[in-house]
Amino acid sequence: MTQEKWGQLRQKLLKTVGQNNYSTWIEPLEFQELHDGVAVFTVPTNFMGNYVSQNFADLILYELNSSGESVQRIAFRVAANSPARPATATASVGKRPTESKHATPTTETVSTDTRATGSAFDPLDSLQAAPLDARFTFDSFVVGKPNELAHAAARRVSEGGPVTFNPLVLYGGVGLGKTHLMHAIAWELKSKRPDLNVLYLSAEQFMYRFVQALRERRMMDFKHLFRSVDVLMVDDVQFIAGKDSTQEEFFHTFNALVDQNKQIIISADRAPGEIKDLEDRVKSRLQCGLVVDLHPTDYELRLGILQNKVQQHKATYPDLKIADGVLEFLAHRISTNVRVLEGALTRLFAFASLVGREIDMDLTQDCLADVLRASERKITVEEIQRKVSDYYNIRLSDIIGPKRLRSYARPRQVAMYLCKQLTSRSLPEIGRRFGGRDHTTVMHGVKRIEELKLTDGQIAEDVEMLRRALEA
Ligand SMILES: Nc1ncnc2c1ncn2[C@@H]1O[C@H](COP(=O)(O)OP(=O)(O)OP(=O)(O)O)[C@@H](O)[C@H]1O
Repeated sequence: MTQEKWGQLRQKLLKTVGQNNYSTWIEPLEFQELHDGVAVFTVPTNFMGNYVSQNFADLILYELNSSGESVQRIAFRVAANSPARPATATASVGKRPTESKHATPTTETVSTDTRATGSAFDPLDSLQAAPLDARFTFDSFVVGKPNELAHAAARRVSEGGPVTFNPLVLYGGVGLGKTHLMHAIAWELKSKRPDLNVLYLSAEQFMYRFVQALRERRMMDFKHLFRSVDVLMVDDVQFIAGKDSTQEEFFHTFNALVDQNKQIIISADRAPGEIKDLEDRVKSRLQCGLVVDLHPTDYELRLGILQNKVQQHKATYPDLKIADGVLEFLAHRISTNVRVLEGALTRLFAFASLVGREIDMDLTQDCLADVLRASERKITVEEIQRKVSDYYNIRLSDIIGPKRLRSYARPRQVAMYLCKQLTSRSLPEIGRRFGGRDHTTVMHGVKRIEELKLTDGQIAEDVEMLRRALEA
């Protein structure tokens, strides 16, 4: 393979893995040679070799073969001018994180130092778990009303006792802590039940391994390996929707493990029944156990998370000073997701340390102007009406118009309820925008939906889905 061809393949990889992953993990790979079916790349550090083997090796292999090269394996060597010794990379989940005072993000990988020439890391030789993030433990997970059930279920499963609900499905919107909880379960199980073979991986990694096994005609190995785990954790299962063969294999793996009474833990960005293009049989299997929702954060939870992060940061930087009201302001203003909230805080810490100042309101407004502007987006009554009519597949004019048929009246009430919840409009104002209705009609509609949310699961689900879509 020529360097030019590798250059083209990298562009393909960029599209699949996204800019961030590309710049961090793919761009620094230097193609060295392709010899006897082994493609050799040099990497700046051993850590990087480990990480790329675990997370992207299957994908790279797939792209190489799809482009007409015949590659069985990929090997990573640390570049000769690097301070590290040459090594091929292999990786597995490490030990439980020791309490580090440094809040540096780390993923634990263990590298073997097999001096390298042609020997390569082969993801099918053993069960390679994705690395666990040392920060994602139960200790660092802040519990509030929106996530208390998910947290309790995760805690129960992490005890490693008899399997009571199988699978446990954690679902919720972006950045609400699903991955955090999955890693926390894995860490806890590893410490409490080291005898158990715990495998955590993303649905994407499951697919790449499956594709690789197919290509190498090693399906028996694949099946054997996946069926030998005691606890299988698959993150972001929605990824396999629409990928028929992967779903089928996932389905069989799932059944085999459940038959053996092995625990399965799944996460998804929405309820299993709502995942488009996921086969019905997979949906119904996922719904067999305990399905719990991580709700969008509320003000108290956001504040708790911020306070927790500040406390952690202060352990390393005791001089950090934050003026009263800053955390409250952030918790109030940044309600999109926890990742954005954390990012804002990290930026503040960095900025404050660079300029050597206390973090006060002025500094916060200066430093986070773009984040604050982005989260300023206000939801309008019109937007709600449009989303609701799309969702229920009715015309916008029927939401606003006079028709009293149940098929229009209920969506209309849902829309009124959402307007009350998500905008600052008063009841008379909302009434006016719903075809000049009286404020008592709006009040009745809002009350009716509040009642139905408690008794009718479908309505509760509809409202939740709509709210998420509007807040996204
Ligand atoms: N309750 C919480 N307490 C502490 N940190 C939290 C909490 N919820 C989320 N976080 C933090 O927010 C960030 C995003 O969380 P995580 O990656 O688990 O989200 P996710 O639900 O898996 O999102 P995605 O669907 O995008 O994968 C992480 O850094 C995580 O530690």
